[in-house]
Order: sequence, then C-alpha cells, then structure tokens
Amino acid sequence: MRVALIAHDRKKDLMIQLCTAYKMILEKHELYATGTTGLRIMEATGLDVHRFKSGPLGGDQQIGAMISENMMDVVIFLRDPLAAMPHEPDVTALIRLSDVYEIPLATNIGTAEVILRGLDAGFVDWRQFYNAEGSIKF
Ligand SMILES: O=C(CO)COP(=O)(O)O
Repeated sequence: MRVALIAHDRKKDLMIQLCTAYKMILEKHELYATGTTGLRIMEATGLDVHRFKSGPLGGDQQIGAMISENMMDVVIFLRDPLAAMPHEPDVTALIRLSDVYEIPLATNIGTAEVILRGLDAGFVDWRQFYNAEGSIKF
C-alpha cells in the first residue's frame, strides 16, 4: 500500500513519534511525504520515504495529484489546527481530494493510530480492487 505522511511544523515531533512507534508496520509499505516531513522521518527512523516538495512549495499538491490518479491508499496528515498557513488552499485541497476518492485519511494522531493498525490488519485491502485509473477490477 502507498502511505502519505505529512505534518505541519508543530506536529512534526508527533509524526516522528508515530513513525517510530509504528515502524514495523510502516516499513512494509511504500511511504511518501512532503519534503521536510519526509526528511525528518528518514533521519529519525531510517524508514525509506519518497519525498516530494515541501508543503508550501507544492508538496501537498503533488500528493493530491497521486490521490487523483488513485495511486495513494492512506493519508496521514497531522495538520496544525491552531496556525494559519500560507498554503491553506493546498491543505484544504488535499483533504478534499481524499474525500473525493474515499481514501482513508487521518488528521490527528488518534485516528492515525487506528488507521495504521487497520492497515496492518488488512482493513485497507479493498484498495487493491482499484487500478491506477480508479475503476474497479473484477
Ligand atoms: O506544509 C506541509 C503540509 O501542508 C508540510 O510540508 P513539509 O513536510 O515540507 O514541512
């Protein structure tokens, strides 16, 4: 499964804690992240992460593009609900696209843990029935 990991600055330490705690699960999957989040995760955990641009420079949109191609299976986006972002439209668009394509999305650590445990238990396996064009394979 393809998993996107994104965290705003004040949530990055929490993302590191999450990735450290769930490394055994995450390492079984293809990991993608916005630039700084990905770098922090790789440095702290040794996990292999494909890094896109930093969020404010288009990284959220790059991940959104993958979602729109049905190439992302889980999104963990630890966003900061107490800070205004210069790229707020991109943040909103990423969350919106996750809903458009019914992609499991966590925006806080509580939901992130549930989704990662569910991922490991096979609860996201239904994603395998979708191909890259977004249609169901029979
Ligand atoms: O801003 C972000 C998501 O909106 C995250 O970007 P970085 O991981 O590059 O800090």
